[in-house]
Amino acid sequence: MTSPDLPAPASILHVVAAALVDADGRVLLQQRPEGKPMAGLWEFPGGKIEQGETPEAALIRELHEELGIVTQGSCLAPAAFASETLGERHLLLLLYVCRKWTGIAEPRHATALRWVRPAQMYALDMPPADLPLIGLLDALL
Ligand SMILES: Nc1nc2c([nH]c(=O)n2[C@@H]2O[C@H](COP(=O)(O)OP(=O)(O)OP(=O)(O)O)[C@@H](O)[C@H]2O)c(=O)[nH]1
Repeated sequence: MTSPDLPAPASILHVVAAALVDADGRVLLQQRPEGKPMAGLWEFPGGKIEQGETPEAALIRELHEELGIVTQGSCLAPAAFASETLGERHLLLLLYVCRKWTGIAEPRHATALRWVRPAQMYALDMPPADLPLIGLLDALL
């Protein structure tokens, strides 16, 4: 049976991302570089889960590749998710809160980094999938 509320399933893009929280309660955002879809928007560091990876292993890998920081599974607290159409596909984004890592984050892939409070995110251009996450983070942190 079909329903207007249940469209044909799209292929799911599984993405993990982190709200890295500093001692002042600020969260790290990175700016997507030129040449990529949604260039210039501010997003949580992270990326696609690769074949055979757990979400936590994918996030640990992405944080190291993108920012040069090292964390571990026990420092990743599942916090929220986003579910959003993304072109022909459907994005499922798992957001973790992380308060403990080693190293100083540097923008290895991003154009820039910014530490912001959740309430400040409303004024930034972020991907549509991230917008419901702002209020959730604001309530959580
Ligand atoms: N990391 C991250 N990705 C997000 C967020 N919000 C959001 O819609 N996305 C989308 O989730 C996907 C993340 O995968 P990605 O970072 O590996 O993709 P990419 O296009 O940057 O790089 P790539 O395809 O060259 O690996 C992208 O389509 C990105 O636009 C977010 O807050 N953080």
